[in-house]
Amino acid sequence: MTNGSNPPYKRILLKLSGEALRSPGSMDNISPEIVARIAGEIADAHRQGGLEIALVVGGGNFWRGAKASVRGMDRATADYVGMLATVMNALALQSAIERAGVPCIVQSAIEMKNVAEPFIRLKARNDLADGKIVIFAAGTGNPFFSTDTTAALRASEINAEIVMKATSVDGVYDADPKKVPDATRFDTITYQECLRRELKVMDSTAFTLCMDNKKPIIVFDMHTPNNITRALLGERIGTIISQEH
Ligand SMILES: Nc1ncnc2c1ncn2[C@@H]1O[C@H](COP(=O)(O)OP(=O)(O)OP(=O)(O)O)[C@@H](O)[C@H]1O
Ligand SMILES: O=c1ccn([C@@H]2O[C@H](COP(=O)(O)O)[C@@H](O)[C@H]2O)c(=O)[nH]1
Repeated sequence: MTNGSNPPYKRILLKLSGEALRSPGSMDNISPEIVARIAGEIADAHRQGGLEIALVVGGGNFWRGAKASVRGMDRATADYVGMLATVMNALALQSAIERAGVPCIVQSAIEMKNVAEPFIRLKARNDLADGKIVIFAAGTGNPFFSTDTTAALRASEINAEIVMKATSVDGVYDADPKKVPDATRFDTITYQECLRRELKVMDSTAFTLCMDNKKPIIVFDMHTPNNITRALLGERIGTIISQEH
């Protein structure tokens, strides 16, 4: 049940799938309509819940470094391309969130001063406290990482209470539900179990960082309208990953 007046988490790191910004069957990497819908949902939760919301967005709608390196490209270079892709997504989201009525800034881990502020942890914390939404772009700034790991890292740095992963599946399964149609979904699962079973819904570095820093994770489907607002306001959807079952 949504508890708009007293949401359980006040400072949240929301990781948005880059892949989910693309509309199915379209040539566009970013769908302005989908971005506007997501921004509206985030703005609603921000207003209703009085929340501090930081965002990390993936880049899978444009590029994944590991896939390009399998095809012969230098891995570090491919990863920098991927990090730049996340900046494009961040700018699209920033503009849409501002249009939805909430002030929003982008901080980039790779300096890009004409379009984004540099990543400065304390400024991000102050901006969140001042009611702005902060988008962390360009991943960690380092190759060989992912935006899920970025989400875990930034959540720890800003002392967010939880990491919410908004993606294209409705939770964590015992196998990839896109490949194994009769996979079984978990309501709750521990970090250790995810690592032991090598579940690929997030990479192991991200799981480990969340585990070590005691950040619970919620994995939920962002295609269902209003799910982002519902999750941010504390409604019980998706799968919760934590220390305890
Ligand atoms: N055990 C599992 N349970 C749920 N999803 C899984 C599992 N194993 C693999 N997946 C896959 O993980 C994907 C989500 O993670 P992934 O990081 O690849 O995408 P994303 O975060 O949505 O996109 P982006 O990289 O653009 O941000 C799902 O689309 C799903 O197919
Ligand atoms: O810290 C980081 C974060 C990301 N990358 C590269 O960007 C792409 C896109 O991110 P996803 O998490 O896959 O959506 C990723 O595949 C990496 O190539 C990075 O190098 N470092």
